[in-house]
Amino acid sequence: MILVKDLNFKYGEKTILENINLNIEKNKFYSILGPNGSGKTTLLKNINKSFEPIKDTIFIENEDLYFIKNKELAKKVSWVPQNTIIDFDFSVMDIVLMGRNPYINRFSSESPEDLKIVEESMKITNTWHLKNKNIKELSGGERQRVIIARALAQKTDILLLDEPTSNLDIYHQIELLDTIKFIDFNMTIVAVLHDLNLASQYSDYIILLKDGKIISIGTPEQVLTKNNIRLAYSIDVNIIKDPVTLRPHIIPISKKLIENNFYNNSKANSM
Ligand SMILES: Nc1ncnc2c1ncn2[C@@H]1O[C@H](COP(=O)(O)OP(=O)(O)OP(=O)(O)O)[C@@H](O)[C@H]1O
Repeated sequence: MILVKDLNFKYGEKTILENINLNIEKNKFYSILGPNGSGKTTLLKNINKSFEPIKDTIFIENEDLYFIKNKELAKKVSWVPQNTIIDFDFSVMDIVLMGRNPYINRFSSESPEDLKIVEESMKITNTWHLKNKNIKELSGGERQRVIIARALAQKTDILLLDEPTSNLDIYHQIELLDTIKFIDFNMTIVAVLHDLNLASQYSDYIILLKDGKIISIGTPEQVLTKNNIRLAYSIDVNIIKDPVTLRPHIIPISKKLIENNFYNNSKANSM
């Protein structure tokens, strides 16, 4: 679905991505993990053509990204950026309708089919009741769902999301990831996440980045090991098997708390 061959990327003189090779399979859920600044967003932005691509490096459905026109790409790949700020007086409906732009001719307006798709996308993301509200009046979580509705209205086979759960409480994190995971089984999802346990639960595959390089890629069991996590994040963790999902569940260890005898003291205090 997405093939990346030896991708290298620099901002000015600074190398951000080095020798990235990926073969993203159709209809799977991929998470990209890695510490702050490791290049996760930059990788997604290379795939969505935010930067001028280099020939023969990134392929979307077997087509070289270099040759794909932006309007055509918008029918193949939708994109939910980090913390979208919309500073105009658009209604929620207007925002979601923008997802239909790649299909609407410059001189025509939206068709009943476009409106039907918009309604469906809003119902799936539980935003239909917000349709007449001004986008500026929404909470961070509601706005995030609207941006996802816009991406769904684009009707693409690939959905890229950059930290989609970052503004959300735990209920809405699960609700959002459930929505994405079960939207449509024919969608390939690539999401940057920070929460290792959510990534573990929802991903078919995880890509772990450190300093612009892939240090591990595979199933959650293959990637979320003590060694890989130490290598990526420089912390020690305990890993248990989640009793329900049977996926790895990561518990970070604070050496400071242990060194300062915090747990023994709190036990003593509770007696
Ligand atoms: N527009 C830019 N110009 C110059 N350097 C940039 C730019 N955007 C990002 N960088 C740098 O590129 C590196 C990778 O950034 P990127 O946003 O891809 O990391 P990330 O893994 O997504 O980080 P985070 O988890 O903090 O969101 C960082 O060192 C960052 O400072």
